[in-house]
Amino acid sequence: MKIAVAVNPQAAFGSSRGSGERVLELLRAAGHQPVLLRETNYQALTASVRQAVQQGVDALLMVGGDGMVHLGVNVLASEAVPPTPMGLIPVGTGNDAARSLGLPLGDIPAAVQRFLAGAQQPLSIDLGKVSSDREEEFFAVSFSAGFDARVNERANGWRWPKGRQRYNLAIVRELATFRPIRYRLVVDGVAEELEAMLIAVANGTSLGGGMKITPDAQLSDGELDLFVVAPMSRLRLVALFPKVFSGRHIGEPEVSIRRVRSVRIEAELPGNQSLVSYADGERVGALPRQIDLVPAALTLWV
Ligand SMILES: Nc1ncnc2c1ncn2[C@@H]1O[C@H](COP(=O)(O)OP(=O)(O)OP(=O)(O)O)[C@@H](O)[C@H]1O
Repeated sequence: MKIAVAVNPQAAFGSSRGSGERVLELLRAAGHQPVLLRETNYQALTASVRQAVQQGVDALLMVGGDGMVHLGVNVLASEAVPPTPMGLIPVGTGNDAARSLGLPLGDIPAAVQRFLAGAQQPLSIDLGKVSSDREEEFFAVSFSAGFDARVNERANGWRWPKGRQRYNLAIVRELATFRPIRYRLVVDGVAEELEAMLIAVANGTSLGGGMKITPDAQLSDGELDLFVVAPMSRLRLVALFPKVFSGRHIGEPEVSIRRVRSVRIEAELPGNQSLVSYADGERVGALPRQIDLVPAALTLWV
């Protein structure tokens, strides 16, 4: 098979350099024809992935984290390219797409095996579509706007520390000043207003590297999970937070999850401030945004 292999040398803060070559070796050893796609930045890589898919490949294999999944999804969800299955070798920091799919982390040969076996049993997954007045994009795992998006925003502005520690520190910093946010939602056509710490629309099970916000979500169930955390004290948030890694936050009175197909999210902040949103860990931009389910939008080899 002819396989386009898109590599992010900066995934996991550069610690996964060399993963691309390893994947190519393993694919060649299995008798396939991999084509390496590697560029100096995300935009250039997007263009080169689009071109490769337009010219025709049997599959697109992303080597990186959730940002790379996001790139692949946004190229493949376009009607301008031929339908092409996608695979994933998870070598990122958070790897929430891989976690949602139960892919092996930190084991490149096992992940390549899963990809090749997936060709025999393709999996069709839903995507979320995020739209504003001016643009639209797709997500595979999650969209969020609230506490966690603010944490991402902080962490992305720092050069140090690297890895998981950067996010942990950003959580502590954000916690010091964070106030509940007033949101206006339209959920499956019904308007509501509420205060919350965080709102996420999830297709997968986790965000932020294994925080299992919606542990029962499935990528292919024809639904999105609307996750809302109601206002609470800092102390209570600190007590509740560790539970999200095991999914034990479910059932706590401040946590609600609803199965939905469309949500419009708008936030009211003091002054002229706007609330930034993130999709698959990548910055999307300020609210308001409309999120719609796109059922069975992508085929995966996983
Ligand atoms: N040469 C490059 N090719 C692709 N992406 C790049 C490149 N250099 C920097 N990046 C940045 O890497 C980010 C995506 O990284 P990726 O998701 O693959 O790894 P990660 O961030 O370590 O993992 P995760 O998203 O799972 O936490 C994008 O925000 C992108 O801008």
